[in-house]
Amino acid sequence: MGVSVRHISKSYKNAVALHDISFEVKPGELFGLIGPDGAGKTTLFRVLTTLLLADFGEATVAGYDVVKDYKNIRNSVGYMPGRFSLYQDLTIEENLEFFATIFGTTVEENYDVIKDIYVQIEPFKKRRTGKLSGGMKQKLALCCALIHKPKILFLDEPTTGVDPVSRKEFWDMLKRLQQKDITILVSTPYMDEAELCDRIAFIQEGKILKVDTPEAVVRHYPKLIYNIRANNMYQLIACLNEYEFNHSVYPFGEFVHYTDTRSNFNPKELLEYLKSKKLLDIIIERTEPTIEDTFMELAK
Ligand SMILES: Nc1ncnc2c1ncn2[C@@H]1O[C@H](COP(=O)(O)OP(=O)(O)OP(=O)(O)O)[C@@H](O)[C@H]1O
Repeated sequence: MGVSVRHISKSYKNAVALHDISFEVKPGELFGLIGPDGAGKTTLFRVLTTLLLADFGEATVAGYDVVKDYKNIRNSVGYMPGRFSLYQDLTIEENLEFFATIFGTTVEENYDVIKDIYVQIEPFKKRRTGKLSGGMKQKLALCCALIHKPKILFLDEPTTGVDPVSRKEFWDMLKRLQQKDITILVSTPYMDEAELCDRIAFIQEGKILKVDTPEAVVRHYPKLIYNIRANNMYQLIACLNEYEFNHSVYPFGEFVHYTDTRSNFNPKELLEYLKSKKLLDIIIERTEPTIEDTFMELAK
């Protein structure tokens, strides 16, 4: 009961949102779609949840075709859209009952699916949704997306704008849902969340750049990366960009990440170059690639 996407393309009037996208999600997987704003994540989720028709290509969700079997898909999937989906004037309890009713079920019938999450917001069940914190809204939206016991769950940027502690809790919840045999597709612009997925697809400008496990993505990084720091980081970046052998240069936390075009790169040469540019307190040290480095390399 996975997802299969074959050569899907979709354009709006002025923009190609998806360009020949193909990938598979295996049953029971926690699959991450990782990419910046405007990459096409929402458009893809809308195609897969049958809210939008693709221009070309085919896709199946839980074995159903997104065009021919759209009614079956709507009953089999849960969708938590990025922009807020709940009714702000209804209470927690009323929102949940509303979503249960439109799927022809009751909160009691499927309570086991949402219990772990719902108990965390239940003390506030009489509170209007508009008055809840971001983390609480997110938990309620997840409960509403799960209340009809879907086989596949689509979560579009569920942690955007949520504090780090709530983000961590949210990912713990997803891991527990996965154990209930729910296949999960989650999109995020946060590279650190990619590590928590079984497999990830990088998406940029409507194209899939790579699909693999987070470990393999990092293992296949083709270059040696250096952390570089100096007294003036702005000047440092400008000098590195001017350096004739630079392959990539970008800020990364308190450092700049640098890769060189040469296979026999000697950091001492770069050190001398940076000193000649009057930079002080220069540190150049090897570091291990991260998922973000891989994305930067593929997106180049
Ligand atoms: N209804 C629309 N009409 C015209 N262009 C659109 C429409 N929806 C999205 N686009 C464009 O299609 C491209 C992909 O947008 P999409 O929302 O799918 O990306 P995204 O990765 O979900 O990003 P975001 O997080 O910003 O929503 C963007 O260039 C966007 O401007």
